[in-house]
Amino acid sequence: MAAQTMEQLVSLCKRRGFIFPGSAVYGGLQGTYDYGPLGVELKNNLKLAWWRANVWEREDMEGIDAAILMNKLTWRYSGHEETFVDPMVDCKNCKMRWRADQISGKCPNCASTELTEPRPFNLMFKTQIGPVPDPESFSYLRPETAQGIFVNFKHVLDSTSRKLPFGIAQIGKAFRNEITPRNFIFRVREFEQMEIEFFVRPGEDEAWHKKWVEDRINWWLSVGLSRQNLEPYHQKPEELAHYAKATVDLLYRFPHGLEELEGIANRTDYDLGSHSKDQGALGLKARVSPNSHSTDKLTYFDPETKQHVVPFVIEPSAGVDRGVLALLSEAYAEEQVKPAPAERLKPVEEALATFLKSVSRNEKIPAQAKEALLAEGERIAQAVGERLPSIAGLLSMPGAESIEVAKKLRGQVDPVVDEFYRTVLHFKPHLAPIKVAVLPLKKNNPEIVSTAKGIRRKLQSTGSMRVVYDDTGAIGKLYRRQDEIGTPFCITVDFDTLGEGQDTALKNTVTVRHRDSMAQERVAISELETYLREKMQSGA
Ligand SMILES: Nc1ncnc2c1ncn2[C@@H]1O[C@H](COP(=O)(O)OP(=O)(O)OP(=O)(O)O)[C@@H](O)[C@H]1O
Repeated sequence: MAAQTMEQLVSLCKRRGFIFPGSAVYGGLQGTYDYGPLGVELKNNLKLAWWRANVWEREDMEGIDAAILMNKLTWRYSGHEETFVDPMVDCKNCKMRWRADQISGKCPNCASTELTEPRPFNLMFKTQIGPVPDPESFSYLRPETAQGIFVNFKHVLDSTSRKLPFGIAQIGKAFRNEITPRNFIFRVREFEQMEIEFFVRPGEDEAWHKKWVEDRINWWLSVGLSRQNLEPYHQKPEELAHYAKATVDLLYRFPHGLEELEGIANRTDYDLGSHSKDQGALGLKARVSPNSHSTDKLTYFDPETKQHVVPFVIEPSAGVDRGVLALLSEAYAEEQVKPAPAERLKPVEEALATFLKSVSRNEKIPAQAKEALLAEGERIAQAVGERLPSIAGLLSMPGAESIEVAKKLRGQVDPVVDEFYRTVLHFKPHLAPIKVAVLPLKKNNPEIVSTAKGIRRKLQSTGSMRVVYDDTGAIGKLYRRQDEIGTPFCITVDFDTLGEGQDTALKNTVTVRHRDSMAQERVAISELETYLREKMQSGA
């Protein structure tokens, strides 16, 4: 099961500390989000998995980390100053601005069809460089990481003696002044990319492009996305960017629809050619603007043919934030631990109906928020038995806090959820923000507590996983909480561990509980590290 609605994810992310709206205490800043304690771990794990697979485990790749600020000439010759634009329209009625290619002739805010003609809007953020307000002293925040790789092509080649084919990988921030940021972290103004520029001999580009599409699909599967939610889309000739010979978009079935997660383009010799001097002598296949500023030829000397060539580029370019959203969505499940009897569900159904009635009558909730609340409420009401845990998300949506009966609904829901349901994130263990939670059965027993803390310290000292200690609730509640944040293993220290239980043979053993199956096993403390490492490697 995956997330059905974005609200489920937004609510969980805020509630448990994955992702928060940016600058919230000042009313927010549209198109920005902050990663919280668990979000930063998840994001780092995703980036590390990508770096491992694409840099460490390959023999044909190097990594770099280039500056975000670049000489503004980079953006002239890359083509971004001229062509990195989206078509923008204004609604003449409510004055909202939209991307013309994302709406169907009608303002999504007020439904007016009175729109201006589309006009180009450049998505780059301009910024002043240096203390003197001279009109020429500006540059842009990079809208992609790729250009930092192209301008370093010669540096990497000369410092590593690489032979074609080889690639350069980079992970870093990118900024786009999106006209309509939306869908949580799917379209934002500040985000991260994981990009590879893979340099090949002209003529070998098509085979490498095909190979990269397969590799990238396989990698997304290896981090847990399912094949039925991932669709390669071959761009039609009229859809291709001006520099691209072919592009395959990997689309993912996000809660809001099937949309781009990664693009894999065959960019020909456009990029290296564009940033080179003496372009006329290079035999370029791509059409580039004349470059009168570059100080170097970005070519490769082929030792076999004894000729200088401009390599073709295959570019797999993925969004980190869209990756995080896909992982969350794929991993999310609301599960019934045991069936809730009808007499326990009935009061919840009634409280939900009262809540929705109260929402629809409330005039203070803005129209859009009200519509979203009612839609989500109706979805839950259609099958309360299955969707009960979603009510927590419903109650944290904008507008819900102003409804008085919300408290009553929460009071009805919480005990039923605690007893019969769980929300769980089925992350692959290597992506889970926390790998192991060590829990004391009794937090007021000093020996149990010190044993549990000792186990945490020992496991943490291996340096290979994040391990936490948690004693802030009863054991059942602690298991649910760890399920909800995707912790694959919980370790419980109890009286048997101390040798004070009925079976003294269990001394120095602990209970290991598995998130997905909820199965429990008894494992010797001395074997925990090996046991967990093996389970983690096998993805269990
Ligand atoms: N505004 C954004 N917010 C989050 N991620 C983004 C954004 N723009 C691009 N990305 C990510 O960077 C990747 C490569 O960028 P690219 O320029 O190919 O995107 P794009 O085709 O402009 O995306 P879209 O058509 O959705 O605007 C995308 O596949 C996406 O994962």
